[in-house]
Amino acid sequence: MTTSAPDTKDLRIESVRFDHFRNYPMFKLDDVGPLTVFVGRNAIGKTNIVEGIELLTALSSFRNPTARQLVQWGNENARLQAKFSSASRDLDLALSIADGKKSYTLNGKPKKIQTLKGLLPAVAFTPDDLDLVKGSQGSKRAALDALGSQLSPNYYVIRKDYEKILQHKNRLLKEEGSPSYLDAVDETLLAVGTQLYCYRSSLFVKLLREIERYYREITDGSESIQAAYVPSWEEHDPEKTETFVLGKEDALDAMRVSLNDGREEERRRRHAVIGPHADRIEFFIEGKNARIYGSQGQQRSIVLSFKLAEVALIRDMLDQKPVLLLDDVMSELDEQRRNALVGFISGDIQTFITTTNLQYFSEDILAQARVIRLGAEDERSIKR
Ligand SMILES: Nc1ncnc2c1ncn2[C@@H]1O[C@H](COP(=O)(O)OP(=O)(O)OP(=O)(O)O)[C@@H](O)[C@H]1O
Repeated sequence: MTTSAPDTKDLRIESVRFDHFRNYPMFKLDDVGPLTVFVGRNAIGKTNIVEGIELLTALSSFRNPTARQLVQWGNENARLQAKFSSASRDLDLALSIADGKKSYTLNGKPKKIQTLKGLLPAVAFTPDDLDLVKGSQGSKRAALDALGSQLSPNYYVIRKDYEKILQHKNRLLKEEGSPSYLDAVDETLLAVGTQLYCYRSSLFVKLLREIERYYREITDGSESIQAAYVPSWEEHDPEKTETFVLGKEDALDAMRVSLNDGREEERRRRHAVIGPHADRIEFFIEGKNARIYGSQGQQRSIVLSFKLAEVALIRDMLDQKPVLLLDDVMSELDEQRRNALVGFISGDIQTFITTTNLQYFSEDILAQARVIRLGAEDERSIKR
């Protein structure tokens, strides 16, 4: 008789504690359940809680702060800590911020961030994400890279390496460095850049399959979504839905040709124009570019589908459910989209929500939630 393997992966947050983090001298939350709603007025510290939990799960912050910005003003150090547990293990993850540097420990032992990526991942959904479709290409690439970095430590390392090489190249271009040295830097950029392109474009294809599924659900099958991933070396026609997914060798060749052809232009413009930092992503509804033609509602449905797809992909690829962090997005969604999100929350994904107003939540949801009133005189949690 075979016995099923112990459930080692299904980690959940048991507790969190922040010391001297953002506006909190100390913040503590124990016995964390499946759904926690933080309610409070503007600037009370709701987003800071979401950010703190994201730093302990995704191991990054959607605000992209420096380490020093995370430390409470007037203090030198901050510490964030979480206890995670599953049926078979208990883990203690801590983030210390000192001298402008972040360092993580797991069960008291120092760990490199790449060894912790994907341990207990997170999907954060904030009002800034609502501009994803019509926002900058950079924010779309960043959203994919943040997801990829949680799914694979290699993705995380390659992206970091690429950033460093790109910065170096841009510095050389600005200072009009020697052409032979620039050529040498281009060789490294080519190797690492091709890898990043391959990781990102194949992640995009997988994510798109899930996005299509959720978009159909949200729109009751009345509309279909398409997308385009266009590498920097291809002509970008915003009216075309073509996605370029090349193997490593082909991508390497294409990028090499493009770097050679673009060398003069890069020197003239004094910054790097070829590489995955310049790849473009577009979404389409019924074949029409949603950035250009989509209504606000359609654009928001795409973003919502994107976020739900992230959750699904993490769950499938890592066999670990992510934590869902919803920062003040309920007020930004209309009823149909709010209901789609709520349907998802009622599932088995551990979720944290912030809001200024509980009226955006149905009695049903509130009945399942632990509601924490921030800044109330008797700061208490109410179990309904
Ligand atoms: N390093 C820091 N030290 C102390 N306070 C900080 C620090 N960083 C940010 N804050 C303060 O934290 C407060 C709360 O910010 P937060 O973004 O969490 O508010 P919020 O409750 O989400 O507000 P809103 O509903 O308006 O989005 C702000 O007043 C901000 O000035």
